[in-house]
Formats: sequence, C-alpha cells, structure tokens
Amino acid sequence: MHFIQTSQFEEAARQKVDEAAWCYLESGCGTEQTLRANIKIFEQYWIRPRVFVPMQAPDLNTTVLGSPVSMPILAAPIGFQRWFHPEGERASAQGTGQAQTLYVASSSATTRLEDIATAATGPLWFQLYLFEERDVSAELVQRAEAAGYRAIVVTVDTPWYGRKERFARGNYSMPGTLLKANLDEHASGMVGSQYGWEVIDWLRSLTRLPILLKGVLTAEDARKALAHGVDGIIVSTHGGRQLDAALPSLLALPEVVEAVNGQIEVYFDSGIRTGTDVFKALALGARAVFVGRPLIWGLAVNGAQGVADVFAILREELEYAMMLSGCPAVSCIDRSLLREAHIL
Ligand SMILES: Cc1cc2nc3c(=O)[nH]c(=O)nc-3n(C[C@H](O)[C@H](O)[C@H](O)COP(=O)(O)O)c2cc1C
Ligand SMILES: CCCCCCC(=O)C(=O)O
Repeated sequence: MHFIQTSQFEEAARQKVDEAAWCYLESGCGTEQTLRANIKIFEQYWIRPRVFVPMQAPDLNTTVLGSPVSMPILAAPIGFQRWFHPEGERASAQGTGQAQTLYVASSSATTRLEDIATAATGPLWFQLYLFEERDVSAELVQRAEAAGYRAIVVTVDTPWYGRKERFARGNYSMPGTLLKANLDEHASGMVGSQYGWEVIDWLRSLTRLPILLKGVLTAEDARKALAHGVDGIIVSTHGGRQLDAALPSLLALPEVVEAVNGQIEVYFDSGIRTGTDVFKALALGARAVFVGRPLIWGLAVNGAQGVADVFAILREELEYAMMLSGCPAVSCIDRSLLREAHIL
C-alpha cells in the first residue's frame, strides 16, 4: 500500500493496534482542548508565496546543535514503543536513521538506551525525566553519555503525570509485560514534583552534553532557561497530554523565540501532521520540529520502513511548500512568509 498522507497511516495503524494501546497513543489530557487546538491552530496561519525565485530543488539540509540532518524534521521521544510494534524503539531509530535525521530516545523506552544506540544510524539525543530519586536520573545521563547520545532533553512539563481521562474512562491499563527497560527494578519511576530551577544547575554539573528543556511555553521561562545556561528549548505541550487548556504550542512559539533572541536554538512540537505545518513552525522561528504520533502510526503499520515512509511524506510535502512559495533553503523560511487570519 502506497500512502501519500500521514492520515492514511493513522487509519491503517488503528486497524493494527489493540484498543488500549490506541487509546494511550491518541489521547490527550482532560477535555483534550489543547490536543485539538494544537492541530487546528495551523489552519489559522497562511503562507504568502513569492514568485520568480529561481531554484533547482529546495535544500532541506540543516544542523541541530551542530549535528547535520537531512531535513528540519526530527523524531520526538515516545515511551512504550513495543506496545505498537514488537521491534519498538529499535525499529523507530532505524527508520529515523534511514531518513537521515535525529532520534530522541525516551526515558520510558521499552528498549535499553544502549540497544537503541546500537540499532541507530543517525544522531541521537536522550530524553530525561527528572525522577524523584536523583541517582536514577544521574545514572541515565551517564549511560546516555557513554552510549554516544549527543544531548540531554529534559522534559519539564511533567512534574506530575498528566490526567489522561479518555484512557481512564475506557478502564484501560498498560500490559504488565511492558517494561521500562532503562530503569533499575528498584527505582520507583516517580517523576519529581519538588524541583526548582536549581535542578538544572545540578544536571549541568553532571554532564558536558548540551541540555535542552522540552515543554517551555512562556517568555518568562525561556529567559530563566537562558539564565541557567541551557543550550536549547523545545516549545511543546507534550502533544496535549499534560496540562489541558495550556496554550497550543504554535501560539507559544513566537514569544519564546522573541525572548531567546537567537542566543540558543528553539525547537517545536505538538500537532505536526503535514509538511506545510513544518513550514509554518519554521516561519515562526523554530530551527526544526519534532513529530510524535505520526511516526508511531508508521511504526505500527510497517516497523522501521513505516517510520521512514512517514518521514518521506513530510519531507516531500515540505519540499512542495518550499518550491511553490519561493524558498530555496530552509534558512529562507521566515516570518515574512506567513500571515495570521482566522477565517475557518
Ligand atoms: C504515546 C506517547 C508517549 C509519549 N512519551 C513521551 C516520553 O516518554 N517523554 C516525553 O518527553 N514526551 C513523550 N511524549 C510527547 C512527545 O515527545 C511529543 O511532545 C508529542 O507527541 C508531540 O505531539 P504530536 O504527537 O502531536 O506530534 C509522548 C507522546 C505520546 C503520544
Ligand atoms: C514518568 C512519566 C512517564 C510518562 C511516559 C510517557 C509519556 O510521557 C506520555 O505522555 O505518555
């Protein structure tokens, strides 16, 4: 089956994945206001195309914290991937490598981070939850550094695990056989809710790897992140899975970009489903975007190849958007190419 839109992968994945896993993947938190808004808001931005811009083929190559990637589209950290495909994280890292882009391994992976690194062929970052037991986080950082991961992505929007009401209403639970492969059997796996900004200074003292914060949505916190010496920010609502009614990521992006003022790289996730979504996030100042659920649809449908195919669709759609709007390179995509209008 040759799919040309990520939504076709969604339909096909729904047929393959069991009901509980599907609900876990697709759900957001609370009334799912932010989950819906993350998608809808893209329709409130319109591209202002420029004509007579000579180009052969658009150049999608870029770098992320110095690592070259073939396009500004990256794999977001997603936990429990063996629930969706027996090869889980190994397959998604392979498919991401096939697309020559970056994979972020989750703290809640069902494959050991060392085994993900062995399977991967592209650059890797490691996503860290700040666990109640600091030693657990410290050990993960040291293992990630030893295994060749190039940055630590600290998820900061999860001082508590979000209230997934759809999942709870369905009375679903995760199979006991799904192990968090990276955590020691004695670790509670509870996220720490007592931390303040000084925990970032503690983390800084542990590693020389670049540190990014995932889940910053305000200029105030972006300025604090700068003051604590972080190397990058990912503007994210965790795919609408943490605070319901949090402002959608695309609405938060401009204020974070403005506050950071080019001093560090700003990334984006939540709601990317098409290449024009990627284009719009880049135009609002993101260096690159992370994709979550669509890659898991690809994984569920066809393992590593499915992941690579989803990347290929997004890539081709972005290429078309660039060719038809007069952007020969991703560095040319800027705010002047976008207009906001709520007409739908
Ligand atoms: C099933 C699922 C599991 C996730 N697991 C993690 C995780 O372990 N760590 C993390 O920082 N974010 C996690 N996220 C959030 C993603 O990294 C990302 O922020 C989100 O999926 C982006 O939104 P999108 O799915 O609309 O692309 C998860 C999201 C989903 C859907
Ligand atoms: C310790 C928190 C585990 C959460 C793992 C998965 C996740 O982030 C999600 O959104 O689901």
